[in-house]
Amino acid sequence: MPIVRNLGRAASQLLQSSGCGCGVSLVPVRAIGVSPRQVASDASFHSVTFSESDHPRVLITGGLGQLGVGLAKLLRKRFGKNNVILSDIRKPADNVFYSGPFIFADILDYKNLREIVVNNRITWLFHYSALLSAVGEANVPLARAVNITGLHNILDIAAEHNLRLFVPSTIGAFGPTSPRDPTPDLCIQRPRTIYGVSKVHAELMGEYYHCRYGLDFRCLRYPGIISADSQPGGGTTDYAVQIFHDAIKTGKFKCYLRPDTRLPMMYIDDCLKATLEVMDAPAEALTMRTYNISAMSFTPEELAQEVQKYVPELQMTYNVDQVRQAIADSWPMNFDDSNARRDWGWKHDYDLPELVTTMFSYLGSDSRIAQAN
Ligand SMILES: NC(=O)C1=CN([C@@H]2O[C@H](COP(=O)(O)OP(=O)(O)OC[C@H]3O[C@@H](n4cnc5c(N)ncnc54)[C@H](O)[C@@H]3O)[C@@H](O)[C@H]2O)C=CC1
Ligand SMILES: CC(=O)[C@H](N)C(=O)O
Repeated sequence: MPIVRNLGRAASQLLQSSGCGCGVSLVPVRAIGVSPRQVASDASFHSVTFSESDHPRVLITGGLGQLGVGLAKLLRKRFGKNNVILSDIRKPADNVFYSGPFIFADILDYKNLREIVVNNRITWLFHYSALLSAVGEANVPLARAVNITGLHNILDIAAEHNLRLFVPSTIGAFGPTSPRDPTPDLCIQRPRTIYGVSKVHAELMGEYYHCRYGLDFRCLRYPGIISADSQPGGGTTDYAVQIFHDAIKTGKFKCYLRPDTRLPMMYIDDCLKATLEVMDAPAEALTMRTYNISAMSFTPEELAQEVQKYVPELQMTYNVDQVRQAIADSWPMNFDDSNARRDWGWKHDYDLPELVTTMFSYLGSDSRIAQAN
């Protein structure tokens, strides 16, 4: 009994010893080839080289997907080309390769990741590698490895090297038992996809490492992201990108979701702006470490009506894919992002009409595009 009581006292001291209700004391370090061990958080090998007056040295993982190249462009404008390293396991296109530093980085290779962080004196890490909702369901073992094991590698390296770490979460981190209209930051999260499960895991692990080891973990739950110059990587919201390309090329679009399926969406510039803003925010402003962000919410039918202002002859048909429909039916319809707006001043720039105008102006004028507006 005394042992149990002492353990209980030690645990409660630990849980009460910092502002977030947890004790910041130890950093997990994996010695290469040895099982994980723990050392004091002020151990001398910590590479805390980033002072507030310096630019951060940035690594982006999974950078060749829909969002990474745009993020690199934004960060390079701000911090300088050579301070932002893009990485992935795929071969970059010429324009990406010649636009700034690119390296191979497999997030499942812990030793290689650690070398990259050390050799390049990385201070900020944006962890974009993931398998998205639809491709995740098609290959659960790979999604589990990339989204969960990969995240563990990133968390340990970030904690060990005192990095500021951004990990995106998603509307997919909610499920059928979550309130869907609107969905607040804190509510039931029981997603039914491996993607969603892995993202809830990422949110909780990041917050745990923040409380337990002092890791500067920051996380935004992105809505479906819409971009003109990059293709989505196999999600449920991809239709809202493809419709623009098909409308311009063929004047026809076959949608795999029902016309009334409402989902939160966002233009890529807003998404990247929010990402940089939350990374820039002073730690004292953040009352949470995982925030919803929102801009608009629409159905395929509503998007088609807006697109038809530019391509009036667009023929929209529906061929429902049961897997993606079931996923969409379990996701939020509207996102409550009032905490992000209050804590760090989040404000979106693009609503639905603005988004559609911008997409068409990027994708170029075509003989099909009427001057209807
Ligand atoms: N695009 C969207 O609508 C949304 C994206 N997000 C999140 O934002 C992040 C970026 O998303 P996207 O760019 O759209 O994803 P994406 O699927 O387009 O790109 C993911 C990248 O990860 C890379 N990758 C896969 N396995 C890897 C490995 N073992 N090591 C290193 N890289 C690996 C892929 O090669 C790919 O380039 C993801 O974490 C995603 O969950 C969240 C919500 C919405
Ligand atoms: C919303 C997301 O996370 C992604 N676009 C997907 O549909 O899987």
